[in-house]
Amino acid sequence: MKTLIKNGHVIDPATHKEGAYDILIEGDKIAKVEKNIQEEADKVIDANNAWVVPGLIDMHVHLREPGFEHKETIKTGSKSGAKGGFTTICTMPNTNPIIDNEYMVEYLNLKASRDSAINILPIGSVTKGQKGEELANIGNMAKAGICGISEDGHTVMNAGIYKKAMTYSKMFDLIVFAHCEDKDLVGKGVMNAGDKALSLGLAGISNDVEDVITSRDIILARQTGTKLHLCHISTKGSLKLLERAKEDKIDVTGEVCPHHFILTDEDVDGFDTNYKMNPPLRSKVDVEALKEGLKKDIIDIIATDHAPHHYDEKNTTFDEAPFGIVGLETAVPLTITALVNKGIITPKQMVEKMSYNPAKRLGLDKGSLAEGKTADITIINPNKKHTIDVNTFVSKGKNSPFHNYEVRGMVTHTMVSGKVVFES
Ligand SMILES: NC(=O)N[C@@H](CC(=O)O)C(=O)O
Ligand SMILES: [Zn+2]
Repeated sequence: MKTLIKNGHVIDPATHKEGAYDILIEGDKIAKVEKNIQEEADKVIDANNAWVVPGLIDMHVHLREPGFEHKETIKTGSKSGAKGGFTTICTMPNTNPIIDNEYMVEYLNLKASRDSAINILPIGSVTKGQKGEELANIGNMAKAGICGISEDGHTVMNAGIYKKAMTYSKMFDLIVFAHCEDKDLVGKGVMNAGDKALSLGLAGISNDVEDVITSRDIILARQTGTKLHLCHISTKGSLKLLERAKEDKIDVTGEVCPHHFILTDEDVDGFDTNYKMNPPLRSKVDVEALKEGLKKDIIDIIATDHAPHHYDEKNTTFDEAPFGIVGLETAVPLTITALVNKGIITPKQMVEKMSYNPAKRLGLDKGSLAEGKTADITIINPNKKHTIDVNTFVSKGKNSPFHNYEVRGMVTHTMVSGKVVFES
């Protein structure tokens, strides 16, 4: 099987190619990247006016299977990923049961091989049942193929246990995905602490809730030498800590989610629980700092923290609703609209943060359009104007604050191992 992608604008940070190239795919591999390829192919894709980029990689996704299939399954979540342009996603272990042993990892891998057209890399939990008390079977999970460990949704408050987990993670060359939230400081907070929370009569989550644990985790990463990845950074303080850690040559990377670089706590509508997520939407000062961090490449990665919840669960008071919003199908248009089109990052930086850097961080032979590489490719029409409509999502989750948002940029094709898995 030969597929030819014609007339596209290739953006490939790995090979420093940026410009008009055709790509020939033979079987599951990229065979040629050249100007004006004149070769017969079984399928020709016209990528005129579109970006052709290495398949996008999302390092932070919740798929909810097993245990919460009414929110999302591997099937619906992976379809949502494909529609959003993602060819690889890392999935968080806060399912039921929790992914805390090798048998659960094997179950996920088997289910993914049956139900998913995109690559799924499971993340194991740090402690058994994410209870923060006893270490999970990290070594056995590593052998079963996890890409890292995370207590996402919680923080392991016992620094002794966490340090031990980091030591193991270093031994097995895993990444520690850190959800930084001090359990004692957060109290009953449901949105950013500030004037808006006061006016809505809602309990606040202050920046120190995040910054205290970010700083602890960086100190422990320096001690243990583990690869630390800071999930969903939302504060200026965490950004500064990340910058300083990089200057100190500590092995740390950081991700930011689109909602955290677009919305502020001023946007929170107290009657709309789609504005409730963890970490919360922060102040304008924080959002400006995050944008600056993205521009200066202090922040390496854009991830979605796709966290689907059922309508009935979200359809309650702001206090009672679960934290989380979906993101797989909106990440590309939101990033183009809010960052690229505003001149904050270049298209190349976008590809770095959504493909090349995640691949590098995960140690994957992906994130590149070099000849001979596996043909994981995303095609994006950056100019396509549209209005986000949650009813068009293939994800089971419709919980997004971006419903009715005017955006530009649409994924037209997603290809995994040479096979088109999504086409608009
Ligand atoms: N991000 C969220 O708001 N929710 C996540 C868990 C988490 O990361 O806190 C979820 O699993 O729903
Ligand atoms: Zn989290």
